[in-house]
Amino acid sequence: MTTKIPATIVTGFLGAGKTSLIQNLLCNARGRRIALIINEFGELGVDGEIVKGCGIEDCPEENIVELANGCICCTVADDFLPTITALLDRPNPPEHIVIETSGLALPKPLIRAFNWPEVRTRVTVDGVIAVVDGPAAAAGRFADNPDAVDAQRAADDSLDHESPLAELFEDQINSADLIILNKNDQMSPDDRTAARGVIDREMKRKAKLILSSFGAIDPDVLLGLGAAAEDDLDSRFSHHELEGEDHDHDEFESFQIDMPALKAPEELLERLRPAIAAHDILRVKGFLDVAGRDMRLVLQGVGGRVQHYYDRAWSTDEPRKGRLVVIGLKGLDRTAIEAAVKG
Ligand SMILES: Nc1nc2c(ncn2[C@@H]2O[C@H](COP(=O)(O)OP(=O)(O)OP(=O)(O)O)[C@@H](O)[C@H]2O)c(=O)[nH]1
Repeated sequence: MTTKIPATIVTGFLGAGKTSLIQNLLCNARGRRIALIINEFGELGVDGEIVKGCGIEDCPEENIVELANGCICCTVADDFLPTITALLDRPNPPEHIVIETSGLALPKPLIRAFNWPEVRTRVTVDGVIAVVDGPAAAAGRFADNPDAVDAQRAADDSLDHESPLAELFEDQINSADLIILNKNDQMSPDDRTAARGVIDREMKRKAKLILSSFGAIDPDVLLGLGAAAEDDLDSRFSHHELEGEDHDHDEFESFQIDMPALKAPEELLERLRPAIAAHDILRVKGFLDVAGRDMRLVLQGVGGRVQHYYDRAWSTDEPRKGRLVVIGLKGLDRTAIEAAVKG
C-alpha cells in the first residue's frame, strides 16, 4: 500500500493571519519537506512574494507555488488539480503540502477535489485549519446585520441571505478541524469572550480552538491531524452548497493600483486611512518604492488597521514598482479610491 501525502488546507477571511501562520510553520519545519500552494483573489501575488522574501532555508522558492487571480474554489479543475499533480510527480515530492486559500475562498469545493481519482489515491486532507481574525470577530464584523437581512426577506421571502462576510465566515469555520483564534495580542478578555461566542454560535460541528498571536503555533499541533476531510464532506456545512454551489464571488471585487515612489511611508498612510474608512475597503496589501531606500516596503491593511515594514532589498533584476491590491465588496469606486490613495 502506498502512503498518501498529507495536505493541510488553511482557510480564513481576508487578513485573518493565514500567511503569518504559514510563515511561522515553514520557519519551524525542522527539516520537514513542505510545499506550499498559495491562492490569492487579486492579480498580484503578494503573499507568495512575502513568504519568498523571508528566505526560509527549509522552504526553497521552487516549493512555493502561486495560484493568483481567482479563488481556488472556482478554478479547482483548471488550476489546482494540475498544480498538485505536478508537485506529486516531482522526482522528490514533498512530505507535506500546505494550501493557503484566498480569504474569499469556500473551502468545501477544494476539499471535494481531493476525491478526484487522480488525486485521491496519492494525497489526503490531513486537516482544515480556519484562522479567525479575533478582534474583527469580537467587533461583529462577521455577524449578520439583522436589519439588512430582515429588509431583504421582507422584499422577497424566498431569500435567506446573510451578509456575504457572515456566510463566508460560517462556511470557513464549519469546514474546519482546527480553529485558530488569532490576533490574541489585540484582544481584551471581553473581546476573547465575544469572539468565542461568535464562533460557538456559528459552529455546527466540533472543532478544537486554539488562541494565537501571529499564528505562532508549534507545527506538531498544526500538522498530523489525520482528519481525512475528503471522506467527511457531509459533516462540513456550506451555505453555497444549499444554493447550488454556484459561487462566483460576485459579492466582492479587487483591483490594483500602480503606485509612484513615495517620499516617506507616512504620506501614504495619511491618505490611505481615510480612504479605507470612506470606501469600506476590506483589505489592502502590496509593495512600495520609497525614494532613497534600498529596501522594499510591504504594506498590509486589514480593515482600518494598517501596518508597514521593509522586508528585503530590491534586487537588481526587478523593477522598483509600487503596487497595491485593494479588495472590498462589489461596487468599489475605483476612480475615487485610486485618486485618494495616489494623492
Ligand atoms: N497584531 C497582530 N497582527 C497580526 C496577527 N496575525 C497577523 N497579523 C497582521 O495582519 C495582517 C494580515 O496578516 P496575513 O497573515 O497576511 O493575513 P492573511 O489571512 O494571509 O491575509 P489574506 O491572504 O490577504 O487573506 C498583517 O499585517 C499581519 O502582520 C496577530 O496575531 N496580531
